[in-house]
Order: sequence, then structure tokens, then C-alpha cells
Amino acid sequence: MDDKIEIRKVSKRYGSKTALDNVDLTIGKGMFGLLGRNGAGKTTLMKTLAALHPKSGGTIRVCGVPIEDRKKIRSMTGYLPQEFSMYPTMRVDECLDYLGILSGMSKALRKERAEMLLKKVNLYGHRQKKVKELSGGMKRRLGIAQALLHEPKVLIVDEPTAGLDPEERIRFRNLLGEVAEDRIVILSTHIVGDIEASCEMAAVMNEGKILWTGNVKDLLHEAEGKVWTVTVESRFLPQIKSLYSVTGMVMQGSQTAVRFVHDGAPDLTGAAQTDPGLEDAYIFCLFKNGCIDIGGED
Ligand SMILES: Nc1ncnc2c1ncn2[C@@H]1O[C@H](COP(=O)(O)OP(=O)(O)OP(=O)(O)O)[C@@H](O)[C@H]1O
Repeated sequence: MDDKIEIRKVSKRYGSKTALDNVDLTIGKGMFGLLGRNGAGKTTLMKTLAALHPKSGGTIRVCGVPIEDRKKIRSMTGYLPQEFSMYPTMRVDECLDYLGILSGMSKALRKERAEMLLKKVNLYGHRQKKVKELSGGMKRRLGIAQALLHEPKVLIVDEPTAGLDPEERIRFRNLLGEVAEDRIVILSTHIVGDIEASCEMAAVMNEGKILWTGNVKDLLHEAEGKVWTVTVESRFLPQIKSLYSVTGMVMQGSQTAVRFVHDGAPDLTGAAQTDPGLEDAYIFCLFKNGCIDIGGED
């Protein structure tokens, strides 16, 4: 069986709102990042792939299985939603046991899987704590454990690092990386750093459309020669922001070092080209596709 997800011309409408518009993607084994700002359609795509709601058009095959075979798809898929919650007064180990019962697992298998997974997500020492006593990062790790309980081939995680401190975010990303060694992991996020640190392949979404997909390194290449820095008197900032897509600003006394993306040489004395970071490349991708209204609210 082929270890990939094939998404062809997929659309999803909520009444008159088109949340997915002709989406074409191929997602293979390993970590795949889905990057887009709020409202881009990431959650809608994640839920569609997890067979949690039907698409309006197109075809999806998960490791060869059509998405319409919901029972099979759900048995192959683990899903960690954006708003993950478990019963607050249940103990960590009881949660997994309970979910194992719901999945029809035998007592012996539940015990074996729960113990293995709690060790994997570093919660074994906290297994007797109540869910409400866990930190945000621990809850997210419990979320991964529950999503992996039935050994899915595909793991879908929706904005998992929002609200985590940097240490927990790194720990969580590393955990996903380990999990992705032998399955497809899709990570949706609006945090560019999450993609940069953990994904080889990614896609950029905006307003329900895929703007770009490929190897993350290629997104960086596309922004080469398009990123600039200049240091100006801070009073010129509004003017610069009205002309260019600014990706960074550092105040230095009365002056500000500005970083921006621009296709072609900017009409600014002292502007110098610099190497793109992934954040610059992402903004350049939005800019190139006409998704950024410079000087406007976007
Ligand atoms: N149940 C719904 N009914 C109507 N519109 C919806 C529904 N769910 C989502 N939408 C709309 O579809 C679009 C895509 O939403 P979606 O939640 O998929 O985006 P997202 O990229 O996950 O954003 P966020 O990071 O804010 O969750 C948005 O315009 C949203 O308002």
C-alpha cells in the first residue's frame, strides 16, 4: 500500500463560504507542515482528511483508501484538534484506558499501549495526576498519546504549539519528529518557526487555496534576492511600511533597522540584500500571490 495522501481538486463549502478551493496536494511519510494565517482553511482541511466532515468536491485517498470509507480512515488516522480537552478530573492513565475501551481494545493491549505511549510522550511519571493538574504542554503531549493509541498510519495535529512556552514547543516538536519516523504526520500552524524546525515538506495556504507546496528549502530559494535591510530614522517608518512588506524592525535609538521583502531593487538609499529566513520566504510567497495589501490592514 502506498504511504501517501493524495488530495485532488478538493473543495469544501460551508453554506456560501468556500473554505477549501480546488486543493491539490500529495503528502508523503514524515513531517508535513501546513502553514497559513488564521482563516486560511487549515482546520477545514485537517478535519476533511480525518473524515470528520465530508468534502464538497474532489477526491482524497489516504494510503490508497478513499476518504468516503470513514470507518477505515478513522482506524488509520490519529487526530489532535486545536481545542483538545479531556475530562479534567480523570487521571492521565484513566483517560487513555477509557479511550482504549471506546476503541474496543482488550485490557492487556490497553495497558501495554498506554504504558508505552506515556513513556514516549514523557508523561509516565505523571500518569496518576488528574488532567486538570497538567500544564498546557503536558496536556498537548497527552493529546498525542491519545491520538496514537490505535497505532495510526497518519497523525494530524492542528495548531499544537499555540500558547506553549519555547521549551515545551521544542519538546513537542521533537516528539512529533520521532513519531513521524514511521508514519505521515501533518502539522498545521501559523507559526513559521514550527515548520522551519521540523518539516522537510510543506504547503502554504491562503483563503482556501494552496499557494505553494514543496521542499521547505525551495521556498527559501524562491525568496533569494528579495529580502532587504536598511537602517533609517524612525520617523520614516510609516513611509517604508506603506511601500514594502516589512518582516522585522529593531529600534536602535532614534534609528530603526528594517527588514522587508521586495521583488527588485528598492528605491531606498542604503538598502542591502540579505539572506532570507523562512519567515521572509513565507511573507514573500503571500506577497507574490497578491495576498498582502502593503500599507493596508493585511
Ligand atoms: N462551520 C463553519 N461554518 C461557516 N464557516 C466556517 C466554518 N468553519 C470555518 N469556517 C470559515 O472557513 C474559513 C476557514 O476556516 P478554518 O478554521 O479552516 O481556517 P484556519 O486556517 O484553520 O484558521 P484558524 O487558524 O483561525 O483556525 C474561515 O473563513 C472560517 O470563518
